[in-house]
Amino acid sequence: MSGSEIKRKVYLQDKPRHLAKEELLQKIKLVKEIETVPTSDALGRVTALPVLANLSMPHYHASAMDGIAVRAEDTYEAHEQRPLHLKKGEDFKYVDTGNPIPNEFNAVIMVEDLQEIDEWTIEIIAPATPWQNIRPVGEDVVCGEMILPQGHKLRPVDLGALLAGGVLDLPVVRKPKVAILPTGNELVQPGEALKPGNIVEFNGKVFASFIHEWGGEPLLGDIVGDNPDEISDAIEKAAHEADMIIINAGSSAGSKDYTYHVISDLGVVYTHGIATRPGKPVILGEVKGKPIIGVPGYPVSAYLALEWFLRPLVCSYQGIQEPKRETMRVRLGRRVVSNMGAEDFVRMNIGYVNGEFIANPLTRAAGVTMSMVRADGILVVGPDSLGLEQGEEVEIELYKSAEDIKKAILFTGSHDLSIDIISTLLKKTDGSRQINSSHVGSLAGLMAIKKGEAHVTGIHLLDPETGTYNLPYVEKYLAKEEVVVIPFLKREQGWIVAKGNPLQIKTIEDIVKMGATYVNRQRGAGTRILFDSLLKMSNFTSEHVRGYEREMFSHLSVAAEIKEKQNCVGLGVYSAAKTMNLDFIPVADEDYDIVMTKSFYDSVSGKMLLKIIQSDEFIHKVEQLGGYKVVRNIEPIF
Ligand SMILES: Nc1nc2c(c(=O)[nH]1)N[C@H]1C(S)=C(S)[C@@H](COP(=O)(O)OP(=O)(O)OC[C@H]3O[C@@H](n4cnc5c(N)ncnc54)[C@H](O)[C@@H]3O)O[C@H]1N2
Ligand code: MOO
Repeated sequence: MSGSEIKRKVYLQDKPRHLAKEELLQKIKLVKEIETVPTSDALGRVTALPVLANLSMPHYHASAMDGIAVRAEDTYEAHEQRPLHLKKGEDFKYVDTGNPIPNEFNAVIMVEDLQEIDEWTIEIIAPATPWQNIRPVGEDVVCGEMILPQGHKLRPVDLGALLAGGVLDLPVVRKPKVAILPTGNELVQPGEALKPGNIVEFNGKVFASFIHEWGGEPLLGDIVGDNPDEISDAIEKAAHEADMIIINAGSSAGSKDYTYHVISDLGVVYTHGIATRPGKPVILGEVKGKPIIGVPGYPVSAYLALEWFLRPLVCSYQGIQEPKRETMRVRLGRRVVSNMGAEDFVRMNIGYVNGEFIANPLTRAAGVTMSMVRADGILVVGPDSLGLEQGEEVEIELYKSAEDIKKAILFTGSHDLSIDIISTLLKKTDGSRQINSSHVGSLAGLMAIKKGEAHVTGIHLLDPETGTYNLPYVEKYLAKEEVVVIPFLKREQGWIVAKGNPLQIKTIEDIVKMGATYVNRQRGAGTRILFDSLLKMSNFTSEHVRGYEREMFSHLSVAAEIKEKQNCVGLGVYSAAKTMNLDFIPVADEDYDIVMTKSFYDSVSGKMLLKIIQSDEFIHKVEQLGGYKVVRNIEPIF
């Protein structure tokens, strides 16, 4: 079979996710194997049979305290008014915690309750009861008793009980082997030199790590080329070696998406396409009795699909329940739109602002891995919903602990490299606190404070009328809010251009005359407002500026775009130009200030943040970036 003979299948099913999963679990007959492993290596493994104790623990009557072993009957007369004397060797013997109790005795009196009269005599003033302070044989584990049932995932404490009960090795379920086949001509291994069009193969490592975490044994294979014969060979080999197979990418409708055809040639496809966004082009099938899951290439879709379909198989093989995540009820800070007929999985940020948990959607793009890194949880919007309104209460599955979420500082506003430095120093000061920053621009940052979605924002907004920065905007947009403005940085803005400034750009006139492509910022960004006011002062309008319509969301993404293309220019901070090894022509000095809610200003985190931005370490690190002057001895403006 060659690639050209393969027909393109351009329609996918819309099967409900739960039906697809139930069908898969029901069709596939997993053949479990058992192996014996040393108890000391068995952490995280699942018992394949009930495990019985080989020994009793303790296996002799043991003293539970330091003191003397006595016959309880000999002590009944002892009383405060009638102290009783006991003779060493005859009436008692000294014992320490854990010592065997000599046969003739049946109780232990603690050393604290004894009065030593001489080397041979002690006095007691209270009787002992039979078996007091003695750990009888089998107090912990009795020989022959079941220590653990079948299907139990072993924890550190379980290993202790097993070893105490004389179990040195035990039968566990063999870890299900999961073959991972990354496919795609464009893939290269991490670390290899990248040509345009190359994609670093990282999904495989993520899958392997998930499989490991769920108790399976990942077998991460080499990259398989986009060629049906190669894919077919790789799947056959995997079906021979592994219990389950994951094949990544090529699941959709592209000209090189062969996965569906190859699986249906080698075995059977149960599902191609589920009613979810993202994750739709999943393939579920069977080859030579082994389940095979074709997961979409986009990382977010892939990780979700793995959790929906592989994890149940791995758990079912081991005979354990699928773990469930904690959930939290939160209020939506923004509207979440959704498609009828499909479940939407929306990655969410959650913040604890002004005494309540507020959640906001992160990007919906399935190729943005950082959204999974940043997400605090995931919101599932059902197939019958057209979306959820701002302010609605919803339940979110958590990726992080509620405690961590509560302690996170939400920084929403204009991006500045100094925020990353604050982040690092904050972690160093208190490992439990962190900054969750989202770069939305200055105006959107002020709005986030107003809507109670953020604790802190960073802004640099020039008021063209007064020629001053920031305060006029705070007064206009946050007039009714209790906020504190912290004068923070003076920073240099300038033209970011290719090395050597090939178009010799110094002014807007040069940009227009040389026909350079301008890399713009999003509406509401301080840099955009600065550019627009420069534009107004020149005799040009936005129509004269090529590229004006396209928007970037940070200084660094502007610089990254210019790095790619010689004829581009953007406005941004010096440090971004320096990071990307580009040239920089200064245009203006601006004030980048911090605005925070009064309640955050008064909080422990707020005080910590203020201390950090006044520290010598912080000031030194920021000024080293170049183009910055940190304001010293801050006077907050209320
Ligand atoms: N005409 C249509 N086009 C697409 C559809 C559709 O229904 N009709 N579905 C879209 C959806 S939704 C998804 S998801 C993707 C799935 O694409 P494939 O599974 O065919 O994957 P590729 O196109 O080969 O790769 C897509 C993308 O994924 C990343 N990738 C792939 N492999 C890896 C890897 N091993 N490590 C890291 N990243 C990987 C990479 O960015 C690829 O560009 O199709 C849409 N198109
Ligand atoms: O599965 Mo695709 O992920 O909807 O982007």
